[in-house]
Amino acid sequence: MGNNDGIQEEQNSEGYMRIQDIPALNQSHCKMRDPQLVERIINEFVNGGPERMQFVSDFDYTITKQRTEDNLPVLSSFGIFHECKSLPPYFKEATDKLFHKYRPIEIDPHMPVEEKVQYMIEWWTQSSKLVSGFPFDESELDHSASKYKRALRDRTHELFATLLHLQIPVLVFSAGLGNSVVSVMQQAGIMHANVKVISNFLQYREGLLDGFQLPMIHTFNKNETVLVGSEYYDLVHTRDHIIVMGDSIGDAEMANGVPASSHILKIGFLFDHVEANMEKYMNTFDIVLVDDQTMDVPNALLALVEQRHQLRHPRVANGTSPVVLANSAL
Ligand SMILES: C[n+]1cn([C@@H]2O[C@H](COP(=O)(O)OP(=O)(O)O)[C@@H](O)[C@H]2O)c2nc(N)[nH]c(=O)c21
Ligand SMILES: [Mg+2]
Repeated sequence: MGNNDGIQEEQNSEGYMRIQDIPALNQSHCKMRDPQLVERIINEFVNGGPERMQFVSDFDYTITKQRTEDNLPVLSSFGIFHECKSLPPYFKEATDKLFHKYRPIEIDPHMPVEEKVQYMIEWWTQSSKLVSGFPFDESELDHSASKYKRALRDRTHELFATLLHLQIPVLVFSAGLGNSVVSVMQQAGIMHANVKVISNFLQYREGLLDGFQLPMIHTFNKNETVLVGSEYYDLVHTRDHIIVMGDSIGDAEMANGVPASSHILKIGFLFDHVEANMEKYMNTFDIVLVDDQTMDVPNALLALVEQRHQLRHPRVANGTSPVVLANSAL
């Protein structure tokens, strides 16, 4: 009987997954425009296995929380840098001035994106110039970042551990400051070997800051087109099952540049002005999570992929998976 039971269990689990059988997707704050489409994509991901998957996530307010239990503010990656005490006195005022000029353009609902791009290049270029000509000790940034590792969404460690275990490449995209992103992730213990951060990193010349390294990552080129020709692109371009996570409408575009035949599941975290934004988020993301400060939904989806994977590739005696994927390019 024991053996037959096992076969029965395997046949059931090889069957079609229903949304109603996935508790995380049945929570009242979990909204879907087209649940049947989500169901189909999940089944494709589960059947395709981890070898076909890649994970793409925004950093600020996606990996970090939008709201913490103690209501302490969560700084953005630029904000973490701006907290550093050794920045010159003119710095804060000058960056604030740029923010007040360009931020309204970035979020202007009427201006076409092509027009905005020029302004964004101007903004990031001027910001890069301000980050030039003075010494900077990155341990100061680490100190500032250490306060924000507590601000990761609940169960972020589990998410990154599963992604590592399944050898799914993870791309963390940020149009902010990469040094802050990496510092927070390292200090939180989630900067694993399968994680790549694409962002703006500080550059130095003769011991002084010299702006951001190229290519510049701004709001409207924050997508996989910037990867073309890179080692990371070679690693992921055949991985056509993609989970994308973000908190801003533009984050849904992060997988632009992947082959058109790819299947993409977009998860959006909505917190600010829920009612006013709901329609736009529902039209943009496949799953909208309203004031959800956890990684429970992506964890639930990966658990399904992992379960099926384990049935197909039972662990060998020493507990390691027999499937080894090369990820040295990460
Ligand atoms: C050049 N620049 C851009 N930003 C903002 O930083 C954001 C970083 O972009 P993101 O990483 O896509 O952002 P998100 O996760 O916070 O949505 C952009 O959307 C800009 O509004 C900036 N913010 C600050 N504080 N200082 C800057 O110099 C600066
Ligand atoms: Mg964000």
